[in-house]
Amino acid sequence: MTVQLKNGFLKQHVDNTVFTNQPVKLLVVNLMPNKLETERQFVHLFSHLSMDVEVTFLRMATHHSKHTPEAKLQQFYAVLADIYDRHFDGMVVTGAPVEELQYKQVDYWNEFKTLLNWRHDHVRESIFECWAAQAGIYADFGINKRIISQKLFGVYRCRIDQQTELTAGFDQLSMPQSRHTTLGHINDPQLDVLASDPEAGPVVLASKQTHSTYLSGHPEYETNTLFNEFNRDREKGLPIQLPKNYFSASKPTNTWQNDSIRLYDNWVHSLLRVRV
Ligand SMILES: CC(=O)SCCNC(=O)CCNC(=O)[C@H](O)C(C)(C)COP(=O)(O)OP(=O)(O)OC[C@H]1O[C@@H](n2cnc3c(N)ncnc32)[C@H](O)[C@@H]1OP(=O)(O)O
Ligand SMILES: N[C@@H](CCO)C(=O)O
Repeated sequence: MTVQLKNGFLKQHVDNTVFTNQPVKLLVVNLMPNKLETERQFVHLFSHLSMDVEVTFLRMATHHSKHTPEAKLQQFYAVLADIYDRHFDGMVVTGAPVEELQYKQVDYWNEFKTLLNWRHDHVRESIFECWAAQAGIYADFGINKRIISQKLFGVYRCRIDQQTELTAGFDQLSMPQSRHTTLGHINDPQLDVLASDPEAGPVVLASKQTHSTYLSGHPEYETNTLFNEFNRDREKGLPIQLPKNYFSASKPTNTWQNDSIRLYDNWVHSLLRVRV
């Protein structure tokens, strides 16, 4: 369906057609350094959903980017102060390459916690991905992440642990993972593990109390994203192994896109139920 961008670097390239019916209003908090690529991935994913979507992109005001000129960020992105009095059907918070830092070392950590408090009165449902999922679980439940000896890197096909509105239609669920940290066993009655994998751990978690879903991976990743990250890390001399369950006939193969579309489609439909 249609994706209308209210801002973001991509807005200048995407025709903003008029909607046929009321769109789902999403706030996408882009923590990734490769902001344009990340925008493109989410817009591509949202364009496959069965609902019209209106997207507002947000950045962290307290983070000063090394790789993106501040003037461009100010021109194309909103900060929390700009949208503080607005309301959204959903909020998506992207991953960030900072999982090996302690939360207090992340320069926007206090602003991140402010955002989480703000969401309770301004957002119906939220999705947190990768680092943001671990950070959200830590802020919401006090459950900390732990560093793993080798980067969890590849496509993991998870079992469904709980059938809910979000996991409807899934027998298993594939999701790209790219992280140096993980969550251990979850034992909080307010936090449900909906899908998991023996190696990746909890992959889809949800809480009715926080109106939030926490995804340990990156459903939005394009076919070549993991391969690009592999080549980047190898060129930087970082310890990295080829992504698991990712190549077919020596080519990157996208086995997760349909699952990602179904997962996010289930989520946006749940926003409408909450809206009425
Ligand atoms: C097994 C163990 O005990 S861990 C041992 C090895 N691991 C570590 O030492 C962890 C600490 N280091 C790291 O994680 C990484 O070096 C980082 C993330 C700190 C820096 O990453 P680098 O690849 O050097 O690149 P760089 O410094 O340009 O940061 C890349 C992006 O990471 C994010 N980032 C980096 N540092 C921070 C920070 N302190 N706060 C918030 N975001 C940050 C930003 O998005 C940044 O890009 P941007 O400024 O354009 O938005
Ligand atoms: N893990 C990603 C960052 C966001 O998870 C990377 O290696 O760039």
